Amino acid sequence: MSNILEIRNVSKKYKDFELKNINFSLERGYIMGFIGPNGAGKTSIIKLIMNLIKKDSGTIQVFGLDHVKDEIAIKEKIGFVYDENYFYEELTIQEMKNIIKRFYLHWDEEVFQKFAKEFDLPLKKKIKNLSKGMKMKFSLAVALSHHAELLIMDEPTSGLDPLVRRELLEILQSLMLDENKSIFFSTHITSDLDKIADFITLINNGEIVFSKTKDELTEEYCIVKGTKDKLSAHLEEQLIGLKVNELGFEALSMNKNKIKKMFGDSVLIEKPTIEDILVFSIRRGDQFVSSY
Ligand SMILES: Nc1ncnc2c1ncn2[C@@H]1O[C@H](COP(=O)(O)OP(=O)(O)OP(=O)(O)O)[C@@H](O)[C@H]1O
Repeated sequence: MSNILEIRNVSKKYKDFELKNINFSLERGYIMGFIGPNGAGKTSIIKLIMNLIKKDSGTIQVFGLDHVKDEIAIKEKIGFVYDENYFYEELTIQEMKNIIKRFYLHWDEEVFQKFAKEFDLPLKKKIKNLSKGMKMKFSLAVALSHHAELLIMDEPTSGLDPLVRRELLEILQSLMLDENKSIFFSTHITSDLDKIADFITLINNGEIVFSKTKDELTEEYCIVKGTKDKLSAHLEEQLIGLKVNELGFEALSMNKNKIKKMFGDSVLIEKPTIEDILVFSIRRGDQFVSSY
């Protein structure tokens, strides 16, 4: 088992925000979706990995190498898609691509042209005149054109129409046929994760809530629903993000089997979506205390 990305005890403090003791890792050959609400710290972690900002403490290893000391060697093997535009606005796609390709030893022009065609990239158009989706597609074509072993993407599907989004997910999936490749990407679109992610890492307020396989999540977690009279201190101990209204209660539990054993048919147990897990988990902090 080899970790292609390993983040250990990483902290970073801004004036009003802190990434606290971040730990997670990604094995070679897998896709990890990185989720969390706005402002949770996703882009900051991606920037830390890419050495675009400095960490205060901890270690980050990519391909087993230090992300600062071995930055050049690492970046040769990373395809990076970032949500802010880092291209020169006045250049055309063609001109920009010709600049970027010089940075990569393993640039593959044939692959770039294939994606340019697939994505309908207007090669002669200036970057400043491209739509958001078109810029994203250009970024992706670049990231996919130098035989990167690890793709790191900050919200790659945002701004893409459903057709192109599906096309991108299919491309990512087909890349994974090569067992040497891995993908780490942040997203707000949890349905993308249902389709392609092997691992899901949730961050909230600068802290990792969990980093697990998608199968672990869907096997361990469940949605529990019931009438208010079924709520007890005993049950509430097992619940996350409890919501109570006139009709009854609804919450997430991390312990499906225990809930089944303890409460049997007296409550309704349902399979959660990734979105349910995200929404209920981040509601944990302001858990509603019922008045049963
Ligand atoms: N350079 C900076 N100086 C001070 N604070 C910053 C800086 N960059 C980011 N932050 C703060 O760090 C927090 C996390 O921001 P970040 O962009 O990492 O979140 P995110 O999870 O990517 O959010 P979103 O989903 O909205 O893109 C925010 O409160 C943001 O204001």
